[in-house]
Amino acid sequence: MAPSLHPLIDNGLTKGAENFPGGKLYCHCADRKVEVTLKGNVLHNHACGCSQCWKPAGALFAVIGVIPVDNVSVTANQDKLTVLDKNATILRHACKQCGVHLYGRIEKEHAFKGLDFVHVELSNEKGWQEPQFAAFVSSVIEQGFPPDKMDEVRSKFKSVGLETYDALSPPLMDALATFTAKRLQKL
Ligand SMILES: N[C@@H](CCC(=O)N[C@@H](CSCO)C(=O)NCC(=O)O)C(=O)O
Ligand SMILES: [Zn+2]
Ligand SMILES: [Zn+2]
Repeated sequence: MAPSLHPLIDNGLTKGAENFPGGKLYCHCADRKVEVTLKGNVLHNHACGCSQCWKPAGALFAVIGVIPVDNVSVTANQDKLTVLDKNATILRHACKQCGVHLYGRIEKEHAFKGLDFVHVELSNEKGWQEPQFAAFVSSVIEQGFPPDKMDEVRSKFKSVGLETYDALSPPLMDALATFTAKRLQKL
């Protein structure tokens, strides 16, 4: 049986809604849930196989999108949040009790500074942008996934219409490279 990639992907994608107003994300605690309110939809939503993004139990991939920081606010139980790795590029603010990542923020100079990384599956609302591609696919091997089963993983993504990459998508890689070129004054 093919491994579960992610609940939002395994049975095919559900297309997002036009002019979606946003909604609330909740951690997995039974009580005193951390609540984050998002204004509007996410962009560049994607499956991510990297070792740092939060994945639901049993899933091989995370699903993570970006949203302008000004559209993100913690609206309940902020005291339960902690930054997991203060040295990471993306500072992942996670619930100390259940471990769910509520938002990831970039504070250093970076092409994606100003965008927060969020997991829309933490919301009860329907209409979030569906995943657009799969990123860091080969990274699941670093976490112990058998390399000889990677064809199955990539075929499964293709079967739901998602392109697979071993870094980010071409537009996002171009944005990172443009940022570097500007820093080096080559552009
Ligand atoms: N093989 C590594 C790759 C990690 C990686 O570069 N992850 C990306 C994508 S995270 C969401 O798209 C990244 O930008 N990481 C910076 C950070 O996480 O702070 C691995 O698996 O760890
Ligand atoms: Zn929690
Ligand atoms: Zn990731």
